[in-house]
Amino acid sequence: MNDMTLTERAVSAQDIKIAAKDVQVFYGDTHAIKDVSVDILDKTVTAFIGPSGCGKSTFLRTLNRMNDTIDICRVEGDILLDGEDIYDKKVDPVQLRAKVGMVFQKPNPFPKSIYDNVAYGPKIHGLTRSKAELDEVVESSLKKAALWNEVKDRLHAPGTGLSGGQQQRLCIARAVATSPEVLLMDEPCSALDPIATAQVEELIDELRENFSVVIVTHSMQQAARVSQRTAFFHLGNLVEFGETGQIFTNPQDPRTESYITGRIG
Ligand SMILES: Nc1ncnc2c1ncn2[C@@H]1O[C@H](COP(=O)(O)OP(=O)(O)OP(=O)(O)O)[C@@H](O)[C@H]1O
Repeated sequence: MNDMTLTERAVSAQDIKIAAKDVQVFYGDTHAIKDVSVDILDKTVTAFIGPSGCGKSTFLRTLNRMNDTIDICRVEGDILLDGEDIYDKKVDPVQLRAKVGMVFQKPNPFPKSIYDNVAYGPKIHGLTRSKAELDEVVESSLKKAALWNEVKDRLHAPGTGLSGGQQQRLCIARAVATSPEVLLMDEPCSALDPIATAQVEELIDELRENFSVVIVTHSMQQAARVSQRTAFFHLGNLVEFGETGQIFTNPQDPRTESYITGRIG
């Protein structure tokens, strides 16, 4: 073993943001996620791919306890954020979701102004002490979401009046406003046209400088463009997980190969 390998190992061990171990998810009697273990690295985009119904969204939702909102859903196993069990009774799911933010498939701005959409999270979590500070958070979040220039002159107009792509970037601004450490994105571009998709993809690449990003996508091209690591799910199992380039060019499992070559899914 050479020194380089040791250094690389030390760095990657240190950079694990979320460690999921032996995770099972059930909806009543349906076993939707079967014994999945993955490490989500910090400042990295991780893509979850796989055929429809394989459990990508279900697994994504375990990472910030969004599944808690589904009565029949039961999660087993360990999910550690910076080494802390997010399912521990002490953990407040609302606080957790400020740290592990989420952007959904369909842009879902609140029926409020552009400003209030972004200010909402910092306000309820008491993250700012004055109006001036809140203004700064709103501006910097809209800048991070690459939306500021388009909306700076109409911050008090309704968020729902923006185009679909702008609304999705507003939802990203809303998610980043609470300074999350992880951003979960569930098919964030599926309702967007190619131009808005390209903008959001560029944004994901920029967000990686500050956050760990996990994205569920049906588009293998998108996974290849935006992610550094890819997990392939099939029938509730994690079949293969590794460097995106390797998964797409040299998959180790025949099921991964069939999926990426279009034979299943
Ligand atoms: N709220 C729910 N209640 C009951 N079963 C559910 C629920 N949500 C998902 N499931 C089931 O869990 C399994 C995994 O679904 P999930 O939506 O996680 O898959 P997916 O890979 O994200 O699919 P898609 O790509 O179509 O969005 C499926 O069998 C689905 O029917």
